[in-house]
Amino acid sequence: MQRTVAVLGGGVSGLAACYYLAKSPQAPKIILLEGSSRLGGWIHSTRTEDGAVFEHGPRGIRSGAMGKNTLHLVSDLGLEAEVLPVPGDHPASKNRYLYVRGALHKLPSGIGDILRTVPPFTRPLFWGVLRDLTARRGAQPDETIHAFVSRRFGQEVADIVIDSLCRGVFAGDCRALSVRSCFPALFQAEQEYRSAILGMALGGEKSAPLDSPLIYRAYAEDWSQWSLRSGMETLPQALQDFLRQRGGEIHCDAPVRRLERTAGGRWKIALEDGTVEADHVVSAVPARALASLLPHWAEPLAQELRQIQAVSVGVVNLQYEGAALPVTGFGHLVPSFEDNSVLGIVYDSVAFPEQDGSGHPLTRLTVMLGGAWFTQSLGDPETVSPAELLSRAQAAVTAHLGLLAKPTCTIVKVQKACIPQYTLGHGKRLGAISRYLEQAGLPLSLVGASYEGVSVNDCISNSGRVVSKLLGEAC
Ligand SMILES: Cc1cc2nc3c(=O)[nH]c(=O)nc-3n(C[C@H](O)[C@H](O)[C@H](O)COP(=O)(O)OP(=O)(O)OC[C@H]3O[C@@H](n4cnc5c(N)ncnc54)[C@H](O)[C@@H]3O)c2cc1C
Ligand SMILES: C=Cc1c2[nH]c(c1C)Cc1[nH]c(c(CCC(=O)O)c1C)Cc1[nH]c(c(C)c1CCC(=O)O)Cc1[nH]c(c(C)c1C=C)C2
Repeated sequence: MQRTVAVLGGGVSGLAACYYLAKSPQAPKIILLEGSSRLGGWIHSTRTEDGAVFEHGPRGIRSGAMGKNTLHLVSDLGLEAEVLPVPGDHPASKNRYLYVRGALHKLPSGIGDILRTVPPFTRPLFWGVLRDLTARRGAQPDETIHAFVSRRFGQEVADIVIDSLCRGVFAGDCRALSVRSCFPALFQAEQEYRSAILGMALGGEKSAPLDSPLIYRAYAEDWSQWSLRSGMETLPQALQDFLRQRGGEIHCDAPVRRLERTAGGRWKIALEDGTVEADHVVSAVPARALASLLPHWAEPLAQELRQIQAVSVGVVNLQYEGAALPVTGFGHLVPSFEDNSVLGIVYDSVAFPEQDGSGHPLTRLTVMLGGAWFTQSLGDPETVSPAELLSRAQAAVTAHLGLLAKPTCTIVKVQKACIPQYTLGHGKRLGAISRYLEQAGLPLSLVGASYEGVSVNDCISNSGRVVSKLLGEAC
């Protein structure tokens, strides 16, 4: 009899798991259970009547070796014509800024910027490079990102560059996040080559085979990132269409309430209005959500899952008449010592002007607020007023970019618990989780941003890896 796999959660991880299951020659029966009324999870785009696109989650997917899987999937779904690339020589690829001590500073890029003292730094970054090349290998099994970078490159690099970078990827605090889990390539580079710079240069990302015209183009044009013309949400929509065509069952508004085992060793999945049985469950819901679904006898597993927490981000989309930014680039980040409530501002119109809509010049910006500092700087994410977030965002745009005009369109979202935090000990937690699953022989696989990478690329490639393992072993 055909086996049944239930996938819990219809964000990009759950949808990608369904895609890989459906592609397999031994495809099982697939049931996707999504708690909300729409698929895509944090991938969420608004398309206005005049053609502008506003992203409330990811807006660009990184190209390069890690992104190869995603481009492959995009080609397979027939979305090539939708891709909006950002080539390597584009200002949005070359220019990123920091807002420090009341001014914007371009992040150093060429060798000249490293040899000279460039603000906001008090001495040439070359000293940091020299320190990394000569420092001893660390002996700790894990370390915070801040401690690792201070030790290898000096405190100024950690306080300004790395503090900002962690806010711009994890919306998190580099003094709490684990280097081993957040930047495994950096951690490995030190272990293998003693120097993080040498290791990244010599070990680096392996160049991927150019096995589709889209991947070939991405390499030839040196894309830094790409988006989709009508917004990133086109991707989950195409995955949903693909799954339907392959006969997968999709249930929205179907929050899973409880997981139990039947006497025959199957899963009994309790929904609000009934139950579903499956031979295997792929969980693509956040770790804490899964913890609340598990049977009482799986408490040791639930305890580990509960420790993987996530932070909230206020995402404020703003549109202005005219094109009046003082600098051109991807956007700017704000280190926590400058203003912990504003994480950074993305200049969406620079990277993707095609999404501005209407014929006349416009500027679209996204201000990101809060993250690990949400409660202390903005209050409870459950009760914070959208008007307060809008006012903070507009004040930041005026102070940082000098825009005084009133925005012509605004959208405010409070994205609650949206980015998981891989804090110190995350790797140990993952070890305990996989040992439990193995020893208990549970037909349960875990995918999603809670575990091994928060980017869309990571989510898709981890779903592919987990599904291959599952089909190879069990289904
Ligand atoms: C503001 C923001 C900006 C980002 N920017 C980028 C970027 O530029 N580039 C990039 O690569 N990544 C970016 N990311 C990260 C990336 O978008 C996410 O990590 C990724 O989309 C997570 O996907 P997921 O499927 O693992 O989880 P989710 O999207 O959280 O999906 C989980 C799904 O499970 C459902 N669910 C929860 N509980 C239940 C239940 N009990 N029963 C059934 N369903 C349930 C939820 O409704 C949800 O649909 C960004 C994220 C955010 C929030
Ligand atoms: C200001 C807050 C945020 C901005 N983007 C995100 C937050 C929290 C979320 C985010 N951004 C990226 C990823 C994926 C990581 C990946 O490995 O692909 C996520 C989850 C991409 C990214 N954004 C910045 C960097 C350095 C990266 C890593 C990949 C890359 O090098 O492109 C910097 C950055 N993010 C934001 C701004 C304003 C900014 C820099 C100017 C917004």
